[in-house]
Amino acid sequence: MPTALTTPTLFPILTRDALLAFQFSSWYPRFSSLSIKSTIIRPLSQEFREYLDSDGVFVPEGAEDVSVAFTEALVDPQDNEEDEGESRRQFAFPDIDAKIREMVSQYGAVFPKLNFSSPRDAAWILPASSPLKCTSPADVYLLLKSSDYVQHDISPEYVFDGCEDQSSGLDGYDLELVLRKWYPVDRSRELRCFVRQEVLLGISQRDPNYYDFWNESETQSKVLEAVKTYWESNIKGKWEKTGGNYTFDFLLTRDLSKGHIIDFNPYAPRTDPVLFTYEELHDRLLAHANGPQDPELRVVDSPGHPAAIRNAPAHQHNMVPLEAFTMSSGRNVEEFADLLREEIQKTMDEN
Ligand SMILES: Nc1ncnc2c1ncn2[C@@H]1O[C@H](COP(=O)(O)OP(=O)(O)OP(=O)(O)O)[C@@H](O)[C@H]1O
Repeated sequence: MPTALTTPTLFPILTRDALLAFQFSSWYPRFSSLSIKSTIIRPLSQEFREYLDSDGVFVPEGAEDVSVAFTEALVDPQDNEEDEGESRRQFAFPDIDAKIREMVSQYGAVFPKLNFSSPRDAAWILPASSPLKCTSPADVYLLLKSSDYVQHDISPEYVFDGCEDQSSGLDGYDLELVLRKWYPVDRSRELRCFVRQEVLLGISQRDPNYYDFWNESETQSKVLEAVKTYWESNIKGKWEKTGGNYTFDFLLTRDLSKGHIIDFNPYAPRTDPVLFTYEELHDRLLAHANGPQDPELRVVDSPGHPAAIRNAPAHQHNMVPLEAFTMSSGRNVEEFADLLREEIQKTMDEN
């Protein structure tokens, strides 16, 4: 008997299995030739999880060879012991240190992330010219420890948030550390693309800043065509586990004719719809039912676009590190971050 056609809901149902399909280790083997070279360390031990979960920003023993950019921001373990009046639990991960060193020597530098998230909220720790570029185990550990986003990947409340069945805690979930080859990514060429029921609905500029080139109609048609063609030949039909519901992040080549996959994320509220709202994407899906439509490309179309304005403080934030490091001497990361926030606030007040 044919099933009755029902109007799709705003979001597809997210099962635990569907969510796990977006872990790096689940999708990368299938798409590795289309994405950035990466190595996965998995499963990480319970001790590593406890290290990430522990208070304070510090590196495990044996991983102290910190790159210059971090030196000033490091917590002195002695200071902290005195402050807290008790000794901190010691951790050591020699095998992980060795793997990080091996990948740094193979790739030149690494970009770290866990199953789903990168520590991009901690990018301010490193010079803005090379965000999240790690050249030592200590760089990797300090970024992971300084990031709230990474904490989401170890939190039982967050990992399966929004899934149909949240009763089984973190069962069936193994923590992983991903080391990707670091590239000087040009953020202006990054896109986030939204696919629902295997229909490419929308393509959004990912960086919220205004760029002239995005507002040329020739560029827009070229990019629309390039993304559609790429998606149809390389991605479409390969997400059956999620019912064809997903988003993909795409980095265009310099000539805007092709690109590389950066990441996949669930088509779910936890994934930032960037310049769309999920309601707008849903309307496009409903319209598609009346006849195929081309995806819509959205870009920041003026310097006064709300996305560009919203981004301004964060952007200023990203520009401070080098001067800020000179004033960080003798402070731990939290004190340093507080100081930095005060400086940013002052700059914003002055402007
Ligand atoms: N290998 C890399 N080298 C340098 N920069 C990178 C690399 N991979 C990603 N980036 C930059 O970091 C940003 C975040 O990367 P990614 O999407 O993997 O992290 P995420 O935490 O999953 O982000 P989101 O939650 O928005 O999906 C990218 O938009 C890109 O600018």
